Amino acid sequence: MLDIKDLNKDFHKHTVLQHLSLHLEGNELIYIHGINGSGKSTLFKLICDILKPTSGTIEKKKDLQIGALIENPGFLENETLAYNLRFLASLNNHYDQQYIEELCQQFHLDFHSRMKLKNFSVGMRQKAGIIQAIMEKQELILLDEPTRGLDQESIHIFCQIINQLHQQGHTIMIAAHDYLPDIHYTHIYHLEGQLYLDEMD
Ligand SMILES: Nc1ncnc2c1ncn2[C@@H]1O[C@H](COP(=O)(O)OP(=O)(O)OP(=O)(O)O)[C@@H](O)[C@H]1O
Repeated sequence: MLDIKDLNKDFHKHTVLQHLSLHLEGNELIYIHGINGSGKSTLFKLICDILKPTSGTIEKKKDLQIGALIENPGFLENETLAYNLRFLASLNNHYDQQYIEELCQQFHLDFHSRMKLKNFSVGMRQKAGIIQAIMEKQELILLDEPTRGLDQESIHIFCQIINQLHQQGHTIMIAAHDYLPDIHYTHIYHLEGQLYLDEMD
């Protein structure tokens, strides 16, 4: 599904990723741990083609659908949640209102609310960001610090949704400082220039 070989990324003279390789077959649930500035967002942006590698290759399965939450997702601030989600999903012709309403319900977000996105709280905005990353049932889902701003109950719901998506065959990569023990990870990596695989029990 994804094959990253000898990836290097420099910003001017600052090297962030060095000789990074990663091979995904599909249906992995991966945790990437890295300190601030280790390059978690940079790696995800490279996978999504938002950034170009300095050298190395990223090969993806043909027509791979990728859903991503990276840093602050861009929304149409003067529009409602429903408008934003419909707009984003319609870009790929993947609008499934029933599934989106289900996700909103699970996260206690009112899909039909007339509130504009600019008035959402940090946690509400984060939930909207998670929903837009998974609502098209994308094969590969990249989530950068997904639980930022979420309360304990919402984190619990998030873990359930992720485990369920994994059971359904999706491949998910979560980059975060905090390890979430309720998520049934298949692989744990530390990011320090390269990805170092952690031995799991
Ligand atoms: N567009 C850019 N131009 C210059 N430097 C950049 C750029 N984007 C990222 N960097 C640098 O690359 C390094 C990695 O940044 P990145 O945002 O990928 O880290 P991160 O692991 O996601 O950090 P955090 O945990 O704080 O979110 C940082 O030193 C950052 O300053």
